[in-house]
Amino acid sequence: MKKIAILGSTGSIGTQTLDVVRANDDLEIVGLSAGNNIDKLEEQIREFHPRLAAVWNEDAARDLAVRVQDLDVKIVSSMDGLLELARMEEADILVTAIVGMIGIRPTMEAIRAGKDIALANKETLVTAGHLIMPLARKMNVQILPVDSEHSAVFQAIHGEKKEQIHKLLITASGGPFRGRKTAELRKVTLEDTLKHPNWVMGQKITVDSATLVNKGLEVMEARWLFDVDLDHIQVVVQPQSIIHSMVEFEDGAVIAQLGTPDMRLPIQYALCYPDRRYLAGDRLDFRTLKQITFEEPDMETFQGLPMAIEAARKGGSMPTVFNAANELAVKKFLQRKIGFLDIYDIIGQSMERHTLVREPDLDQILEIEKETYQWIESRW
Ligand SMILES: NC(=O)C1=CN([C@@H]2O[C@H](COP(=O)(O)OP(=O)(O)OC[C@H]3O[C@@H](n4cnc5c(N)ncnc54)[C@H](OP(=O)(O)O)[C@@H]3O)[C@@H](O)[C@H]2O)C=CC1
Ligand SMILES: CC(=O)[C@@H](O)[C@H](O)COP(=O)(O)O
Ligand SMILES: [Mn+2]
Repeated sequence: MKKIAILGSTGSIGTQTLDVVRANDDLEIVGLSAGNNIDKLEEQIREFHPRLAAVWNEDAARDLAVRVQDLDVKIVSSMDGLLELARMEEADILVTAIVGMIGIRPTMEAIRAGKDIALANKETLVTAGHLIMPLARKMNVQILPVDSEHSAVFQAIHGEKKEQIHKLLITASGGPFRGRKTAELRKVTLEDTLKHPNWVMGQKITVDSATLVNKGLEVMEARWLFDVDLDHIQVVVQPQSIIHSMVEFEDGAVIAQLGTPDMRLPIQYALCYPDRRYLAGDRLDFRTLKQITFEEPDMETFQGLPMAIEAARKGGSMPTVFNAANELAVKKFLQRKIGFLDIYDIIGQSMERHTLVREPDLDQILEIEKETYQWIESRW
């Protein structure tokens, strides 16, 4: 039995992780967690019988504790609760399906407790990769990628020698506005932005896909996961999201991972690694598959990607500023307080005013996040 705790079990990745658990008899849930959605969490507790459930919102946690008092489950809340879930003795692996850099502390807590990590929460690695990767090596725990592109790379390099990797080719759908120019983006609505061409995902990552911030975060995520420098990571637009990413090796051979856009595959691969299990659902049919096309990303229009690369090249605390500014900007966009292009302005101006800290520790990262938020709030 592999025992699993999920950080963010009520979201898109969290619920698909539970689908994978339902389909595999040797996977067992021992811990679940949510931000606010205790209706869904209660359903999950009644079905999976975890020993521990964490809820961020303290009032919601109290409410949930009353609702499930007939069951043998401990309810905890706030950051202390997430940390308790992260280090829970019964778990072998933590699925980080929470959204945002709030995942940093629980992820580090789990690693310190010797848990493997199935990592979906890219914001954590982007902002604290320099702390997390050495800690994982020290604790001898595995960081198993769940993000589809990184899972594809992970599958493509399986059995290969690291020093023979020449280039990572990270694919991008281009988002719902692929082909449009800046003037046309001025008027796009929230509804337009939330229509991803290929994937059904949480709202924050769906907006990030439209701005190409998601691809920028993924370049930084890839750099930490695979220890490949930025000059050897290339983004390729592959509008059908059939090729999930590719790796070019020293001899010029390119190995790609293809599949339908279904996150259950990378989730299951991470949870059962190195096994491949049967997965029910649609398969690619190459007799009817019309086309797989490629394009260059439009870096002039979709500034999320070049700004992320700039943040990555500056390094130190700049990826934290990039990410924190984006998290708050997306929140404001989802609340209809700002327009689509304001997201770029908020990130760009936040980065411009920031004085770089070279090797920020955890407290400095969290302080820079807070300070970036305060500065943005005072202007937008
Ligand atoms: N969805 C996808 O297909 C993919 C997602 N990812 C990454 O995975 C992560 C999750 O994305 P996704 O599943 O789409 O996001 P969702 O918004 O669908 O889900 C987020 C989850 O995090 C929980 N959560 C949010 N804030 C807190 C908090 N303060 N404390 C505890 N739990 C909290 C939510 O709980 P509640 O619902 O109760 O608020 C929910 O369970 C992101 O980092 C994303 O970039 C990567 C690749 C693909
Ligand atoms: C499913 C997944 O991994 C997402 O990160 C997806 O890649 C988003 O698509 P694009 O950012 O390529 O539009
Ligand atoms: Mn992805």
